[in-house]
Amino acid sequence: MSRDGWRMLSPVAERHRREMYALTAWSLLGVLPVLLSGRLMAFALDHGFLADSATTGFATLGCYGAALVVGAFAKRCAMVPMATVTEAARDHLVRTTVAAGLRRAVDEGGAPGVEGVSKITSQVENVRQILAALLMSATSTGLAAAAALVGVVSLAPVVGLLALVPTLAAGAVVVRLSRVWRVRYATSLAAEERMTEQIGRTLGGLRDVVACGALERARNGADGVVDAHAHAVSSVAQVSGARMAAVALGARLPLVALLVTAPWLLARDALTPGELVGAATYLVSSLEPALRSAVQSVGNLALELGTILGSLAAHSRGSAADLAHDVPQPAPDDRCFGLSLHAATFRYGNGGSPVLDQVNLTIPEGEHLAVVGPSGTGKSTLANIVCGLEQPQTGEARLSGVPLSELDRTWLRRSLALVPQEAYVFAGTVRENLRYLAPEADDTRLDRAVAALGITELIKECGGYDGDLARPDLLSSGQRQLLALARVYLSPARVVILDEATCHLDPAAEERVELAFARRGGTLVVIAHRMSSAARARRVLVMAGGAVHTDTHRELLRTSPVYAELVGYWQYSAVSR
Ligand SMILES: Nc1ncnc2c1ncn2[C@@H]1O[C@H](COP(=O)(O)OP(=O)(O)OP(=O)(O)O)[C@@H](O)[C@H]1O
Repeated sequence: MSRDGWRMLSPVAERHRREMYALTAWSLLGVLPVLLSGRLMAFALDHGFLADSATTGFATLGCYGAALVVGAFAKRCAMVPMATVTEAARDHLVRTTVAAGLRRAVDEGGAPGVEGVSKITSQVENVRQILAALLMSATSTGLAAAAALVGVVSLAPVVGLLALVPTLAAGAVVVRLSRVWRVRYATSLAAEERMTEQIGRTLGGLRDVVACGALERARNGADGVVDAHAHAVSSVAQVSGARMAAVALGARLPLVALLVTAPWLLARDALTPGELVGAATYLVSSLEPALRSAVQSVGNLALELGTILGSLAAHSRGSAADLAHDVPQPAPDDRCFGLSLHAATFRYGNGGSPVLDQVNLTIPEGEHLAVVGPSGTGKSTLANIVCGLEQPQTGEARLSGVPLSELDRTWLRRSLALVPQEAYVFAGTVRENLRYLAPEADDTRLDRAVAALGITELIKECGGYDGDLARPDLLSSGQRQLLALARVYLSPARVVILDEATCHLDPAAEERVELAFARRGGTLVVIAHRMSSAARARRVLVMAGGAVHTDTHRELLRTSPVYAELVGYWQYSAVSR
């Protein structure tokens, strides 16, 4: 069993030591018939039936019958501690893994993930059943094999030697092959997961795949993972076959050796006929089945148990507490979602002049900031840097005081949304498109978002929430922008950056959208397409020549020639239109 698996179960074994001892004791008594079988058989023959004393023979067989009854009783008694241990293991695993899942849900601020929890509890249920079967068969087969070997050695040491050598050799080969098997089995599981994931993803996006004419590419991708899985499974089968061959040889060779040497041993009185039959009884009826069972059922059960426990251990390890340890998260009292740049310098390529030059900037939570500047001054670059899509060469961007590069990517993507100019609407229903970032949103929430953004008519035109957007390219650029904006409006993002995301909307629709986002709560940064966006914002950031200057619209008109010029040009062009 893997170290992770053992770590999951060891607290149970320690807490239930008494039951473990009781289980071992009853199991030892349970193999009493195996230990006695060959000896009693030898005695019944040598001193009973072959010595003209049928009474002694039958009496000895009677003793064997009594040993069978005792063994059966002991096996029944072993069930009680075994059940106690497995039930305790089940409770312990459920408590550990479900608590980890709930803790993670609480820390990540999401739902407890009922599906995940039920999947885990069903895995735990599997562990309970496998553990019960494993405890029973491991004790019975392991002890039975040992009892058979002890019996044969004590009955006829020379036969014991004949049995021991091939058995130990086969055991060593099986152990070696089992290691290879475990590695290949883990590889095949990983290949299976990759295959399921890839094919699931392809099927999920089938309409997009067809729409983009990417069927051939998708098929090639699927073929690759299926082939890899088939190869992995067949390599597991090869090792399984080799292992079974080793077991068969290890189990049969002692008997072959006994039969080959029997005439010679009998002739030299090294073995009596009764001892020959007794030794054969040990080898045929106990050792061989025990070895087969040890490899086939115990080996497979242990492997299965180890795999499931490894997955449960990974789940528990991935709890929020551990994540918080590995990936810096903002301290709870610092979760203000404030953005900041600290002496950030960024340039494209090596020799170019910097787009941002030693920029310091603070965008507190709840800010409504418009970013303006002449074309090509770096507004989109700034947006990419505060989102973590680009990293400054010197200095850094932070969210809630933590450098973006150190934050958990999933958490960052959920908390911060960048809406680009080119809106993406995928083939699917309107509801699927709107709920993409908020799968839990019900129709009431959708209604509220649609009303806030003023897109009720658009949704009706698309056939309502169930309307099928089979050809998103037939929507206008503005309609696509509105749907993409509604999707982000519904998302859990606390910081929204609109990078000219309303450039295809008319001024009235743009105003409605910006005001809706400003009222939505959280931080709003608008890379302004029109200067009217700046006039609406609480603060305006002017970019020019790699530097930034932030103030209110009114103050900037007075103090910033660049801003005054931009506004003047905009007013002039608006009048002349
Ligand atoms: N991927 C890139 N590789 C090289 N240079 C780039 C890249 N992206 C942008 N630039 C350059 O960086 C500068 C800033 O570009 P950016 O797109 O950030 O400006 P902008 O202010 O958003 O422009 P606009 O208002 O026209 O959208 C420009 O000179 C641009 O040519």
